[in-house]
Amino acid sequence: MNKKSVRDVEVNGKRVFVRVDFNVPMQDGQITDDTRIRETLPTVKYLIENGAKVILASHLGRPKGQVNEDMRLTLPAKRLGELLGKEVAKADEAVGEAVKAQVNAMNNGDVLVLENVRFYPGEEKNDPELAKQFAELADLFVNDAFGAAHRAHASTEGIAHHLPAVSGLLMEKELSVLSKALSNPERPFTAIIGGSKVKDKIDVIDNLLNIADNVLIGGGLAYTFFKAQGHEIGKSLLDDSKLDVALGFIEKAKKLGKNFVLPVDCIVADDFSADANHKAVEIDSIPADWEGLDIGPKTRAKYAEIIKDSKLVVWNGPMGVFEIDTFANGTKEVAEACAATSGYTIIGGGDSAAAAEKFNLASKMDHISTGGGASLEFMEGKALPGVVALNDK
Ligand SMILES: Nc1ncnc2c1ncn2[C@@H]1O[C@H](COP(=O)(O)OP(=O)(O)OP(=O)(O)O)[C@@H](O)[C@H]1O
Ligand SMILES: O=C(O)[C@H](O)COP(=O)(O)O
Repeated sequence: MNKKSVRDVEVNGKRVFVRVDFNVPMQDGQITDDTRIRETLPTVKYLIENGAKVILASHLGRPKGQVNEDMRLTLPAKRLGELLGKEVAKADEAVGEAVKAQVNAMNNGDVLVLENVRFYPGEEKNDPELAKQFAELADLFVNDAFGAAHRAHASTEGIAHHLPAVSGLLMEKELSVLSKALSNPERPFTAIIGGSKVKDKIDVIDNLLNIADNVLIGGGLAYTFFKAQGHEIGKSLLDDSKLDVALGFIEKAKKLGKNFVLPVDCIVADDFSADANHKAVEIDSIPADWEGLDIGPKTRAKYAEIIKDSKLVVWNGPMGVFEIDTFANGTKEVAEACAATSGYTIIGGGDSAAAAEKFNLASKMDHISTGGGASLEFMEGKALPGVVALNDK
């Protein structure tokens, strides 16, 4: 990488603003997967050991510029303290006089976690004023938030224009693994795309069709394709604005001779709950008042076969609502196939990583990326603003 890293600069005695991605999945007030926090430990420990004052900033969820009590960084900060075995202070805000006072009171090696940067409307607008306020807290900016590197926000991009700006160790590792795998991919190269954020993901399929041999679709995304093909999808997830795009991908795959694979069956339920009535149906038989919440058994077997024959597998987004056991089998079987293949496996996305953990298969994957959207945009060949803004070597 041609960007400076935290190892290239002096950190001793410096106030270091470290942007991390502590956007961890939570359920019932508990962190369900702390991978993203654990993965920042090398950078945080490096800074502590080298005498920096470590100021951590992150977003959590999408609070839309307002304070949201469920999206405070209190729990991630607490978890970080447990993992470090050290006291970690938590600020109630991310900028302002109270935070400045807290920073001024820090000793070398101390760690302070700021409040959710997305509680401020200026964060996502990349407001230079907010970026300046962040910068005033520190002498150096370290970006270790690979998961948010595709966002040009005040704490990921704007701040880099006001301070010396370098990458953290996680950022460095992610960029190195992904570029090595994708610059000259081993083939067959299979991309598996699932999850629920249709808008965020449907577009990246376009480029995956250019670079991968097989593109397998699952999760909530699939139903927009079924609808575009004229099928009844009942109450399943749908992005109405992407129907033409979806049809376009099917055409494009044909033209390029790529294997673009949609589920052939799915698990439908009469309610979004663990005790809902549910059954496996072919995709042309989804009842009008039911919803599709997982890929079906025929699809699972088909996907597992393709994955096992692949030399490189990149997977982003669960195949179904894996948080509920009844709808977890599709994600589980895809995870098992990824674990069993001799090909190189890269998992991207907070929820896909959480799924690999849940099924105790994380250690069998070659690389679990902390970036969902970020790893997808990287695969699209897009420049990541949070990386571009860092100082060159
Ligand atoms: N058929 C479906 N209907 C509704 N929700 C679904 C369906 N399939 C999967 N999901 C949900 O999708 C969510 C994950 O989607 P998401 O797009 O956020 O993936 P991700 O891997 O976390 O990627 P990222 O890191 O980009 O957020 C899970 O909470 C899962 O329950
Ligand atoms: O979960 C992610 O992919 C990152 O934390 C970025 O979150 P965002 O999609 O809300 O910007």
